[in-house]
Amino acid sequence: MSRKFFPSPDGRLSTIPIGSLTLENGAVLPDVSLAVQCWGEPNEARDNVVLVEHALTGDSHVTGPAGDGHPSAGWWDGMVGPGAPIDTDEWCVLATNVLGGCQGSTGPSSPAPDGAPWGSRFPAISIRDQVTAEVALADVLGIRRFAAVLGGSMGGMRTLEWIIGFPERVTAALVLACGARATADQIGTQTTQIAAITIDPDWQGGDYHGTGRSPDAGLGVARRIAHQSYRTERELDARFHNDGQEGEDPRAGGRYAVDSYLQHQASKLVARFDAGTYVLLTDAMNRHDVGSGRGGVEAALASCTVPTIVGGVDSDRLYPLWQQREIATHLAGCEGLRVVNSKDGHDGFLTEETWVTGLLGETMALARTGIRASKTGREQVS
Ligand SMILES: CC(=O)SCCNC(=O)CCNC(=O)[C@H](O)C(C)(C)COP(=O)(O)OP(=O)(O)OC[C@H]1O[C@@H](n2cnc3c(N)ncnc32)[C@H](O)[C@@H]1OP(=O)(O)O
Ligand SMILES: N[C@@H](CCO)C(=O)O
Repeated sequence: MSRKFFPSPDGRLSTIPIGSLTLENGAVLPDVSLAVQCWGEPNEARDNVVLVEHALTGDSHVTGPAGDGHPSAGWWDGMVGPGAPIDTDEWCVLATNVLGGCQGSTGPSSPAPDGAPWGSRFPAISIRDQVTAEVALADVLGIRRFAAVLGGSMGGMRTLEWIIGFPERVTAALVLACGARATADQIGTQTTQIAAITIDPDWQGGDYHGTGRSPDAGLGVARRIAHQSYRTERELDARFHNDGQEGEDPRAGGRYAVDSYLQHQASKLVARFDAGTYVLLTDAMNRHDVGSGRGGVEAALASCTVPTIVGGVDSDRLYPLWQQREIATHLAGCEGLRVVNSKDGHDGFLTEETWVTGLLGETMALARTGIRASKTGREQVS
């Protein structure tokens, strides 16, 4: 096998050109690049590569501290590395910043071929388009088949599109905290978040990049709505009751503690994330439907035999457990539904470390078995 270029194994950020992409809606996106990070070495056959898919506001920084170009610490910090649940002594972990993202991949804030930011000219994309971009990346890197594809929330949606659209290229998978298609409730909250951004006068039709004004207020409100849906009623009330923020009295114009908490989450996102990307990716999640063009959700899931673990959080009010049950019931390759009892709601796929560690272990065992079986099969044929 020719030794194609591969990103450095130490987690350093690289940007990889993947050429032009034809999107589901027929639009052609020229000169696309994806930002990637990699931990561990690919083997000669490049069949030990694990693709880790981030959620809406995540990026390629799966593990490691903040700094050195990374606005936050890794979103699954400690899950990847030597001796970690995805052990880089055995596996080579690759993570992208999604197509349309704002942490190094081509997206609304990056320059179009004319040198000006894409802004409103960036075409609408789907979760399937995000995967098309990752398939092109795999081709560039000489990866015929991933040992595993793993992800939660929007990352789980991408994982589902990988195993249904490209089953021959994935040995095992882990799908967490997502559904097979967007529900009315998800589209309702997500379109409201989009409206909060696009109604901000600083949005300027999406062409605010480089103007010195950006829709920070709108993005902050969108994040507040979203963050509340990521947590649970029980947890928020246990933490904040109807208390005032320390030193403030809500009856005298001060803030409630929960208001202050949501403001804090909003400010943190505004400091690290592009509003145009938020709108684009949120719209992509609204379009998510693995059954589209495949005879419906059940038929699409039934067509997929990739060995897969499905995980859900019992208190997830955004991607409720019935959606993971639906996936587990109909996905032909499902090896089991794993449910965690958590106070954290949707964010449980980030916070429930023991549960996630167990699921990663199960998935990597499936990958190991699949790789061994395919090698034995090849030996028997030759
Ligand atoms: C999936 C991805 O890839 S996304 C990338 C990483 N994820 C994110 O950034 C998502 C946004 N954050 C989250 O969803 C959550 O914070 C998680 C999941 C990362 C962590 O959850 P938890 O550990 O439960 O943190 P929690 O939600 O309680 O937030 C703690 C923060 O709120 C702050 N806070 C708590 N109470 C208050 C209050 N009354 N007023 C103001 N701030 C408050 C804390 O000081 C802390 O601030 P810090 O994060 O700047 O240190
Ligand atoms: N906290 C996650 C939740 C979305 O799944 C994020 O910000 O991406």
